[in-house]
Amino acid sequence: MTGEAPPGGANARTAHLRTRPLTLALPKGRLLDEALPLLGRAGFPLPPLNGSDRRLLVEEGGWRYLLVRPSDVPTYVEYGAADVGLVGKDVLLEQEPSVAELADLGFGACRLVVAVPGSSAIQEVDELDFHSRVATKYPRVAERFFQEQGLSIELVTLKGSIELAPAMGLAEAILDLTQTGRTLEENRLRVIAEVARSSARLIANPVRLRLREEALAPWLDRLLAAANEGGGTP
Ligand SMILES: Nc1ncnc2c1ncn2[C@@H]1O[C@H](COP(=O)(O)OP(=O)(O)OP(=O)(O)O)[C@@H](O)[C@H]1O
Ligand SMILES: O=P(O)(O)OC[C@H]1O[C@H](OP(=O)(O)OP(=O)(O)O)[C@H](O)[C@@H]1O
Repeated sequence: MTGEAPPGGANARTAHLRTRPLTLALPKGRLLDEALPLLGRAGFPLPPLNGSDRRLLVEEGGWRYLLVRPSDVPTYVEYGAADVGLVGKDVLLEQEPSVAELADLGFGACRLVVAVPGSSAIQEVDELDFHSRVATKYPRVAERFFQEQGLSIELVTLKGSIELAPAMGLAEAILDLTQTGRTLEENRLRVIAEVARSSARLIANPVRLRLREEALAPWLDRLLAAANEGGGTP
């Protein structure tokens, strides 16, 4: 080892990153339905894509689109496998990834709430019993929230259908997303606290943002302008 920089130095090592197609990680599922029209309005070159498409990587007009699970979007962006990504704020609150959150895109609005059975006498979270179990897909958000309330609660982590847990005696309360309130209502649950509000966010890998600023900036500007026209708040 001489301690010398490799031939070409850092510029040569990052050259391929500057020339490869820009890469956007998109969440499969419900956010995609609103993300695609927004990208279209912003002038992104989009191949025909729909929910039944099985391709996970599509390339068009200098952009690569990765179609990944919503909860995996931050991972792709954090590791630089994607330069930018679209993801719900709920996922960012849960994972706290090392990414730059650039803007609120204004769609996918929903709330993270604590709910109990409608028949329960509980009106406030601090009335939850010391031994209560709370079912959630967001254990880190829940842990922080109940800690802030000074409550020591047992968390039961589930992957979905959270609203079923109280009826089956698995938990006394839930912490989950609600949008229209229909799932809560149809499972006879009542909100006792709002934990956070969520909507779709534009995130970026901070290093990629710097390295590829010239190429990325005009696209991101157009995306934010289109989100604003659609009611988003960057
Ligand atoms: N009922 C809803 N109304 C509006 N937005 C929602 C609703 N449910 C979820 N979202 C938002 O959409 C995002 C994706 O939700 P979706 O149900 O498509 O995937 P998921 O099953 O949560 O993803 P994963 O497979 O990664 O667990 C959520 O992270 C949230 O930001
Ligand atoms: O207030 P609403 O409009 O009824 O929406 C809320 C529901 O939407 C999400 O579930 P999803 O449909 O993603 O299914 P999941 O239970 O498998 O996560 C969320 O977890 C709630 O269950």
